Amino acid sequence: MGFDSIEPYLAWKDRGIIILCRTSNPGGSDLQFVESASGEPLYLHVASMVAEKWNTHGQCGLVVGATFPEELSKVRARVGDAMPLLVPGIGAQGGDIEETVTAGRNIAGTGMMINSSRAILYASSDENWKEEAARVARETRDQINQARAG
Ligand SMILES: O=c1ccn([C@@H]2O[C@H](COP(=O)(O)O)[C@@H](O)[C@H]2O)c(=O)[nH]1
Repeated sequence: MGFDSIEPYLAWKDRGIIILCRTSNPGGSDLQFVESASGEPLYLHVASMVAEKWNTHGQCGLVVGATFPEELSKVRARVGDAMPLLVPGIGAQGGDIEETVTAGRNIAGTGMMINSSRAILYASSDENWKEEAARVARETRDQINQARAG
């Protein structure tokens, strides 16, 4: 929605905001691949604008879907190592954890909040649902850390 919609939140210097950049759903391409005035796709224009103009106090992060590792890699290259990326799309949406980590990590091997919801919440509909949710959550965490180490 533009800068005026995030500016009020930036007044809290100890808080952050996360802006949609390249969403994980296929239909996101309808908008985010549209060519911007600079000739590049809108999602990269958003990444540049946030990194260069809006992030003056290091309060901004971007949503970039795990289902698009190529774009994730381009966004990381564009915004540098310091900006956190919120990355939905592994688990139920089928994004590959290793590709996601390789594409989106920063130089320190960090810089991403990789989200998985349904794959954990609905790991089981039996009586053991709590244990299964915990098992899948740990398994997901371990797969992410294994990919970071690789
Ligand atoms: O690009 C986006 C932005 C937000 N979401 C949200 O993340 C979770 C993902 O849930 P899963 O069950 O792991 O698919 C969900 O709340 C989405 O609304 C996203 O998926 N993609």
